[in-house]
Amino acid sequence: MEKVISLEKVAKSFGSLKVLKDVDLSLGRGEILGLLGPSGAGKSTVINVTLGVEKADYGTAYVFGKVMPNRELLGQMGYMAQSDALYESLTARANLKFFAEMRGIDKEGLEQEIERVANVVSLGDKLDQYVSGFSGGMKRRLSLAIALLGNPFLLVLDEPTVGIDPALRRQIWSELHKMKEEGHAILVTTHVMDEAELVDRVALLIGGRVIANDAPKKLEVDYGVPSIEDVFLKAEEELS
Ligand SMILES: Nc1ncnc2c1ncn2[C@@H]1O[C@H](COP(=O)(O)OP(=O)(O)OP(=O)(O)O)[C@@H](O)[C@H]1O
Repeated sequence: MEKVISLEKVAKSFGSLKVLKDVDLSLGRGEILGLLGPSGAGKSTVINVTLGVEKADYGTAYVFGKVMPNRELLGQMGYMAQSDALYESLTARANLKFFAEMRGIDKEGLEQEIERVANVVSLGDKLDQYVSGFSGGMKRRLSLAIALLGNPFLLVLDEPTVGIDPALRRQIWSELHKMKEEGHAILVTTHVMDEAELVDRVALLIGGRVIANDAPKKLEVDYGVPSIEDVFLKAEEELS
């Protein structure tokens, strides 16, 4: 399988805090990888090293075979951060336009592209409203729409469905599966354990290392438990 992301022996500390000790991780085309771990385990740090926002102390992050950080690749990635970085004083449409420009997305057809991504997150009829009046969930949806702009080959989503109601969550996951079928690569972190059942592979990040990395069903069999939530709890218990 062609690798879109490859982290090799990545270590990262903040001061004396060793967050990532030795992380190996890969993501191929047409694959959804779910990164799971307790709060503070370093999931966002894995994402930041992958995007090249943070530089690894040791080891290397490759995206599309190129060593990160690499600014040229940023346009080919759709990224949704854990906290929304939106312009509250602008409309949703103006936000989408701004970020499309930043990512170097073609101006031709941009209006249709904005409508497309807004519809995926059910914000099609809210495009001309100001973000300052949006609820938390609406802001999450707009952030996700921004990540989807230009149909990027690689999607990196940090807790994309926090504050989003179940029906829309289902719609978003169905969109992610459609993108996967089209050959996109998707890295997603989640706290929602039933979402972890929807990915192709779960990487369990505990104690600065990826301690398990396999299909959800396979992990459930290996750990002898009925759900990913139980895998998570058992893995944490075994390490404590
Ligand atoms: N830039 C930074 N400077 C100092 N400490 C940091 C920095 N970024 C992260 N950390 C610390 O590294 C640890 C891992 O943080 P990170 O955000 O990667 O975890 P996480 O698994 O994403 O957590 P959560 O699930 O709560 O979002 C935390 O203790 C955090 O305080």
